[in-house]
Amino acid sequence: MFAHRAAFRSISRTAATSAHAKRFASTKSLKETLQEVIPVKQEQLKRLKLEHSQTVIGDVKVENLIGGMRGLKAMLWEASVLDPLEGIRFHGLSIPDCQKVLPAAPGGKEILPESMLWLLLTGEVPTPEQTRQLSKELAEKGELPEFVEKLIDSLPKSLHPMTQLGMGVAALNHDSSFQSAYEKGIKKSEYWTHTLEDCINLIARLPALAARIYRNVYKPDTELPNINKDLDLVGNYSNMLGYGDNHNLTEYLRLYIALHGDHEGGNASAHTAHLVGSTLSDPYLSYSAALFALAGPLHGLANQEVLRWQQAMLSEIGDGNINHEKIKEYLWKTLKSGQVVPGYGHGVLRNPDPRFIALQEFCQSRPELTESPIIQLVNKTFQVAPDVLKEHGKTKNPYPNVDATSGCVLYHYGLTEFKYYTVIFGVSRALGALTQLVWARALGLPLERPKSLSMDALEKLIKSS
Ligand SMILES: CC(=O)SCCNC(=O)CCNC(=O)[C@H](O)C(C)(C)COP(=O)(O)OP(=O)(O)OC[C@H]1O[C@@H](n2cnc3c(N)ncnc32)[C@H](O)[C@@H]1OP(=O)(O)O
Ligand SMILES: O=C([O-])CC(=O)C(=O)O
Repeated sequence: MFAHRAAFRSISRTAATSAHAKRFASTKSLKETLQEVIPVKQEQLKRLKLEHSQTVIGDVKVENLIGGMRGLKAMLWEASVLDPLEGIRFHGLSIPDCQKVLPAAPGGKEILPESMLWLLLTGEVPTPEQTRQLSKELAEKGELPEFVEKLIDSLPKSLHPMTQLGMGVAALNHDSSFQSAYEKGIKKSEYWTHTLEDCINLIARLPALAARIYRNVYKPDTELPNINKDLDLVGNYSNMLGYGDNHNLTEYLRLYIALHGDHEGGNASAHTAHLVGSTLSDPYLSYSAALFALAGPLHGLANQEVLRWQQAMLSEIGDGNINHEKIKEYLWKTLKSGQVVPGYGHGVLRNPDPRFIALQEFCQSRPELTESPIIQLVNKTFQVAPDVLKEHGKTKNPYPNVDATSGCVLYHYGLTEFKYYTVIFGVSRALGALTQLVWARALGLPLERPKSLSMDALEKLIKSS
């Protein structure tokens, strides 16, 4: 089942010893580390502009213009690059590399999202002490303003949790440091420090916001615990959700949130944050917009859709009758009705998603998960879906993406409210999307404004070329 795993591991071993490997950072704070790294990157950008502004790096074809800009190399994105076969690398480090070098929680094994945030922002692997300091800072800044609590409490329970999250994040811009500094007329060179402050405050507040939404919608009249200043970001999130006593689920959430943090710049949520941020909209508004892109079923909402699809399959086939043949029939039924198979296919990847593999490995390492019917259903579907999708012949990538499995572990551990799952993704994607906002301000990246053409204008251009 994990035929691809060995290949990923061997690629990543090479990378870990290559020029990409990151040194352990010193005792500096996150901001001090950035103060060191930023001038180096600024020089790199200056050099690129000076020496290569006119260097051609690809053609623009009509298919790119019509096909959602697929394949166009048209954005700068510092923290990660996605290879179609090998998957994501964060500053050159693959997922298995990150699992080896990024600090975990005391008593845990999984990557702490704080350490991933540090890597994304600085390109350096933090020490456990630096990670702990960042956890502490986030916990100290994690409380929500009262008016945001009231806003969330006033929303109807029937309003989708992602809508609530986007609204809450937008409202947090009340306290935007960037916005108030901009109004005062700060210099461009100072933009990034205020952006960083907003980004850290937003990441710190996301668990309390997301947990409040969960409690209001699914566990009304239960008490939301206070933030524990000695706990990491996800330790607190899990506690506030009401699952703090489930160590396995908390560890899974750490891995989930670390791995979903960034997927280069072109994905719809990251790109939205970048586009909106390029207008100098503050990080809260930029990330709120990103969340509404994440809330689409072709993107982040697919992890909710996978559960919905699996439940529908189980209720049609019957729990006791699940086998490969029945799953195949259900896959064909889905495809013939013109729907997509959620959790399969990808805009860039052409192999099973290494995030899917990493989450599956988490399952393989725990007996309760290997025996879980819902996890077994993911595995059985993985055994037949690629061949069905190949035979169907439309999708360029017949393999699973991360959404094919991410929600099932949550489901197994009792977090069964799958309309909530994309909110967890939304807590995570902030790591990468907000990192790039800091870099965009530090590098002075401009307003994003590509050229569009009407079909008539396109035909005219084709004739004239
Ligand atoms: C975290 C993430 O965002 S990962 C993605 C999560 N989304 C999903 O899992 C939803 C299911 N998958 C999909 O819809 C697609 O694979 C996407 C949106 C992820 C990628 O879309 P594209 O880059 O356009 O995929 P691709 O070029 O392979 O599409 C070609 C055709 O195959 C179809 N196709 C792609 N994936 C699937 C699928 N899983 N099931 C059925 N058909 C599919 C497309 O709808 C398209 O059909 P069309 O020609 O009739 O328009
Ligand atoms: O890269 C993409 O287009 C979608 C995806 O997997 C992500 O954003 O995590």
